[in-house]
Amino acid sequence: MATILDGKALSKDLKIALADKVKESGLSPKLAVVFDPKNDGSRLYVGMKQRAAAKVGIATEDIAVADDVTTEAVLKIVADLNADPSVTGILVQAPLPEAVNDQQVFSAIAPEKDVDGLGAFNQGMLFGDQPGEYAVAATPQGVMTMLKHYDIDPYGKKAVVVGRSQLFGRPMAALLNNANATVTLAHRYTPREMLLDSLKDADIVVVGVGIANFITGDQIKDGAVLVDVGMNVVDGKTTGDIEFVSAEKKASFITPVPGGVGPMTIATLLENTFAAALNQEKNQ
Ligand SMILES: Nc1nc(=O)c2c([nH]1)NC[C@@H]1CN(c3ccc(C(=O)N[C@@H](CCC(=O)O)C(=O)O)cc3)C=[N+]21
Repeated sequence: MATILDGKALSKDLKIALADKVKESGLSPKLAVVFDPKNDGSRLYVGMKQRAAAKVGIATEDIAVADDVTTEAVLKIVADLNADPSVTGILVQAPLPEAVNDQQVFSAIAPEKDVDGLGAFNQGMLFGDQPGEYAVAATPQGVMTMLKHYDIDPYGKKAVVVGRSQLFGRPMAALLNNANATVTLAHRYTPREMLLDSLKDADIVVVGVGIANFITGDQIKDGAVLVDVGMNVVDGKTTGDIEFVSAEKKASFITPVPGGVGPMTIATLLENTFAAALNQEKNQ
């Protein structure tokens, strides 16, 4: 029987501690969120972020973009937010409408306001494991915080990351690599047999591909740590990418969905937003 990695409980504690820090700082952090209101997921997560931010004393400004918005128009929005001293953090919720090049937009965010760490500068800092203060994407950073909280040290471990998105897999692999795990980064073109082979002796498995039951208990090593970044709706119920019942019997630790990585993502985004506001104050 596995220990549950309780992201919901941990995120609550983190947000309570953060609210105190925001209060003590006397700062007024403000997070601008650029999003596509026609995307159901985006609307849902933006609402969750808004409420969580308000609770810790972080103001938000939501900027909905039109269906037919162009990359140029979004770049202009970002430029204005970069120049606005009242805005201390900028989050561009992916995906924006089809015509928009999300990565180009991420990289246009001033690095000190890029609280999701998705721009080229902050990604480069992470990739190079550079010293200094910079934001790392909230989902993988939240996973690292959760591992640390449960005393799971990636040092010397074999980690398999499944999924190589900008938001999750790429930064996740970099973080685990920086934490001295030996990392395999699998993705949609990894042959099935190759993936199953990697999973067999993986100590840590982190998966985010958006396919329910993608990983099952029989595929993993006894005592593995399983982190589920997937979000799928099956028969009206939110489930992850890991078949929980079979996996939980073999794992030493496992995240539930919901209540695992999701709440950690939000708490981490808020922590990054406060850290950015502090840095901007320091560097003034
Ligand atoms: N630039 C950018 N950064 C993101 O971090 C980002 C993004 N774009 N685009 C969309 C995804 C999705 N995302 C989630 C955040 C919280 C939950 C969350 O808290 N979920 C809850 C509730 C789930 C439910 O019941 O529906 C849970 O897992 O317990 C889920 C998903 C952040 N994303």
